[in-house]
Amino acid sequence: MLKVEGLRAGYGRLTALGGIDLAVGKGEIVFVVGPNGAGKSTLLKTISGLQAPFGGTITFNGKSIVGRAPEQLCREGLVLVPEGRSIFRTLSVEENLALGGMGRGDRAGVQRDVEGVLDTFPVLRARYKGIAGHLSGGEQQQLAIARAILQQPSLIMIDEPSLGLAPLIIDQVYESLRQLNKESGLTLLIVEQSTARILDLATHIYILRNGQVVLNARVDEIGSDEALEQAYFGYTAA
Ligand SMILES: Nc1ncnc2c1ncn2[C@@H]1O[C@H](COP(=O)(O)OP(=O)(O)OP(=O)(O)O)[C@@H](O)[C@H]1O
Repeated sequence: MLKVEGLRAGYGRLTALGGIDLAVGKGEIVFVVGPNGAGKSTLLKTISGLQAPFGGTITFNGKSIVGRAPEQLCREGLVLVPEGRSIFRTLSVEENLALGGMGRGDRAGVQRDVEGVLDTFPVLRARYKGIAGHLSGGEQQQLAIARAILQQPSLIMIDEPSLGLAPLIIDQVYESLRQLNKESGLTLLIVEQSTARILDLATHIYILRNGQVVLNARVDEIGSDEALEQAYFGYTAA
């Protein structure tokens, strides 16, 4: 579905991605994990058209998408939930969700999908008329994902969904993502700093370090949290 080959990107003279190969198949849940500054956000920003690459190719459903505007990619089903959640804090949950469905002609379809995301994220139903800025961090993260779902993505990219959340809340967010994948066949590309809790959800994991892929493996090839941690920190067991 999504294929990235030899992707190089950065800022001025700084190379943040030094030639990345990555593939996401339909229905997969792919995680890209790596420490601060590894290039994870740059990767998502470049794929989603927010930033021009230095070189390499990006294809989505077989077509090159380099140079496409983010809103165009969004219409084609490739949607980014950026780091920091980017919800409209002064608007209500209802209004934030309505903005997610804006641009779609089918009002009945939007209403049906709003009901769908409220089923997936019950906490948003409880806070539907409330101001988004008053939600907790976990609730805001769920709202950001719900709003993205209303844009009818076939592939959704999420930058650090667990950032700043308590472990129990991370479990809830991950469970919702699992449900969306299972029930709607939504394909997911998720970026995280930590490897904690991802083995249960992921189908494929990439580890990024200093702008390079240092591990590219299916979850069944990795096996355990310990093996994943060893690969992440770059050492092998004695
Ligand atoms: N706007 C920018 N201008 C200049 N350099 C940047 C900019 N954004 C990121 N960088 C640099 O690019 C490199 C990769 O950053 P990036 O944000 O992609 O990493 P990351 O893995 O997402 O880290 P984090 O988890 O901190 O977001 C780092 O060296 C960072 O300092």
